[in-house]
Amino acid sequence: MPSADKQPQTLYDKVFSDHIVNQQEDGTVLLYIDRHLVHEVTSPQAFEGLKNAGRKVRRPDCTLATTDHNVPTTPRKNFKNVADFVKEEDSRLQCMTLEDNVKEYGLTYFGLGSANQGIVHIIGPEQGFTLPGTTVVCGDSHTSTHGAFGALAWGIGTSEVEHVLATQCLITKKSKNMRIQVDGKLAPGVSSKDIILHIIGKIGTAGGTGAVIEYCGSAIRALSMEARMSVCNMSVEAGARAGLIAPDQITFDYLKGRPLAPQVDSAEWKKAIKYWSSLPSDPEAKYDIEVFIDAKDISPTVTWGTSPQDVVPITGVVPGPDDFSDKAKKQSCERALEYMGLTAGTKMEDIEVDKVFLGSCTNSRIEDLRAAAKIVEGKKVASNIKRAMVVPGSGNIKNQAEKEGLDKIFIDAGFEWREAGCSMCLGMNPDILSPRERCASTSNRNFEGRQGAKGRTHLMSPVMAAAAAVTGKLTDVRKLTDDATPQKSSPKLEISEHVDDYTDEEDLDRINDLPHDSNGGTNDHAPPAKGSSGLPKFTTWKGIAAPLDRSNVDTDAIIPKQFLKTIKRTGLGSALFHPLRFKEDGSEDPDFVLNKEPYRKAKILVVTGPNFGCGSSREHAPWALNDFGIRCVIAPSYADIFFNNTFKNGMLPLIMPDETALNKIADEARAGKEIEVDLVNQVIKSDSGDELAKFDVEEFRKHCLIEGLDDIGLTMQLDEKISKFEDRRTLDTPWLDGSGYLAKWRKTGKKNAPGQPVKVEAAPVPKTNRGEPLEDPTDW
Ligand SMILES: CC(C)[C@H](C(=O)O)[C@@H](O)C(=O)O
Ligand code: SF4
Repeated sequence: MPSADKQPQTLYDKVFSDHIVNQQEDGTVLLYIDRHLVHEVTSPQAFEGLKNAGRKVRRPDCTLATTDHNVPTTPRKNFKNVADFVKEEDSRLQCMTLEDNVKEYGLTYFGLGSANQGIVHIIGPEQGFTLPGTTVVCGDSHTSTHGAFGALAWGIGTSEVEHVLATQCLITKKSKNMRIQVDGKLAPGVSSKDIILHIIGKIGTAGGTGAVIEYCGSAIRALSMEARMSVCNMSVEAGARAGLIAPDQITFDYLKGRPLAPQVDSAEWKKAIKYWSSLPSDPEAKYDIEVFIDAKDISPTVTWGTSPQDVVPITGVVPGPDDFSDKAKKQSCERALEYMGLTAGTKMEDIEVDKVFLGSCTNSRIEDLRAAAKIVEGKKVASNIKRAMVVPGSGNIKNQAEKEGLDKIFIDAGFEWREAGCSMCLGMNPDILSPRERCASTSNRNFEGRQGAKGRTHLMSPVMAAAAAVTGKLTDVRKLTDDATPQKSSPKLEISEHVDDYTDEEDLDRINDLPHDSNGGTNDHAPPAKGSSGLPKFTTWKGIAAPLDRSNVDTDAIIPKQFLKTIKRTGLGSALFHPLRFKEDGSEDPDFVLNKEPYRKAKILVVTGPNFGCGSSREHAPWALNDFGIRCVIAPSYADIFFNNTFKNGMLPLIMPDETALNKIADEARAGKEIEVDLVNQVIKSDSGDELAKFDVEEFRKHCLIEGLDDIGLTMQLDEKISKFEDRRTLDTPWLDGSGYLAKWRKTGKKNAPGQPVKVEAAPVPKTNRGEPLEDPTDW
């Protein structure tokens, strides 16, 4: 899809503009989504919404589901079904709900019985579902991982999951272009995880807010695909909407032979390579923000605090409040030191750990396991380590590692060798830290309570975690080996041909009977909605405002993992800010604002620190606020996904960058007075009617809030345009249609057909989905 725009373009500009279905004057865009990944935690409420509205999944062939967050990582030799295997009731319900939904809507699904199951961000690339130049979304913040392929990939909330299921599109706006160039050669012992931790340490967790980051430079180009995925994965920890890397020969070689990528050397493959090769940024392209990093400045890097930006080289010491000039940062440092049980000035290498976790969507790929095994080989886990676990990212990775004997190396050393899943990265299953346990972890988040209530996480690379396991403390891996550079992936991972047998003949017949069109895998398009409905209108909102003097409040703090197991949107108010509101014994913390009068009845939250709602894409965060009674948050800035999710629930996240105005509002809140937010006139007033501040809000979002519009209904009114876009897509990038296993079944009429890409011939004359010739194929 060559762009008509002659201006030099970035990779992001190209992928974005190639997916525009419709554009409004204010820049609001309807963007087509090529790939939708689904997991059990963020989808139940989306499917429920779909069902309630009588809508269908528009593109089952572009949707891939798996179960990963809740699943046990214990042996699956005797696995028969989820109902018997998943012991925790609420986890079981979530997994079974996903299975019911994939059956109901005929989606491709990798369940616990399949070697193809794994962490959603591992399996997309592994299967060749993630391809260069595509738009990829998932109800999960680490969707940024897929950007390693030159795909525009970002995390969305549950309302947007429903929107994509129903329309295969999203309403969005263009972000800023940010370039991070890393030049030079990485020193031995330094890996891609160190690159990204170093970057986040430099730009901060809000450094990429409002931007899409393109990583480039010779150090990035030299990375394998696995290593590039680790970098892009943590773009969200840098606050960015997405992170991407231009596709090149390394990308193409990785994709060769993947089941859902075009077949190598076919006409489609050649066409795809031509398109993919056109994607790298034009040499003259302009970026809004540029950052340069010299690879030689990067050491093995570890976190000391409770934010991914709290990093130091392993050779450094724990910082103290005096190392920061800013008052808020001094306070955060004090709090982090207390939480982490650390004293300023302690050498990082003197910190003993209790547990080691080698896994997560950042670092559980075959290359990570190979590199860690090299460090561990012939050694034993130190006697002070209570538990060291390896959790491969997918069944295929586990099988491959076993073929190479890596499991034996880990087991002989004293590691547990587990089945695939998210596991101790967030502990939605039984793999958690006990209070005050310290963990060397290859995951991506070190928030308070992330791996278990009061647990302490230090983030690091796989080789560094392996080194910590064998010495019992944080250790500079370079002391254990001269060569801790990750190997380039070889041999290539073998992918299982197993397709989950979740449908019985009747289901298959029902799915096969669904009308589908020339796009080779599309459900009957639901008729455009007559009107849109659903959300309570937001015009003015008045009430008690609770002040919260904190920065970087993450969504794990707003609503922690144990409450994500619900399949409903309601009932979360009592768990809002759980870790802050309740003490370890379950009693209320009298010092927390929402436990004080009059704030128990707060309807507005006034946050004085920046970057509210960072971290996960869980829409449970706005649901919990809403359920508590808070429909408006006022803060200097927000993390992107939280900001978006809040609007989707008829709530107003109001940006107040002016410190003086914000303090004026916070003072009213501290005095326990009511304030009024008037969205129509864009003004905040005191209880006595005085104007406290004016505020800005995007026109389209304001319109939707005031009218209480459900934007799925709005998008469905553009059905004709979406269909035209799809027809065009079939012509230009035919490899994106019908590449699901399900479509293969439709073609062959067989169950359990091996997962081969399905070739859908492009129609010679462009036609609409209804078979009418396109009058002007360029008019869309
Ligand atoms: C459960 C999901 C919404 C969440 C995310 O979006 O990141 C999870 O994967 C996490 O890492 O916290
Ligand atoms: S960050 Fe952790 S919990 Fe989230 S998707 Fe990745 S592995 Fe799973």
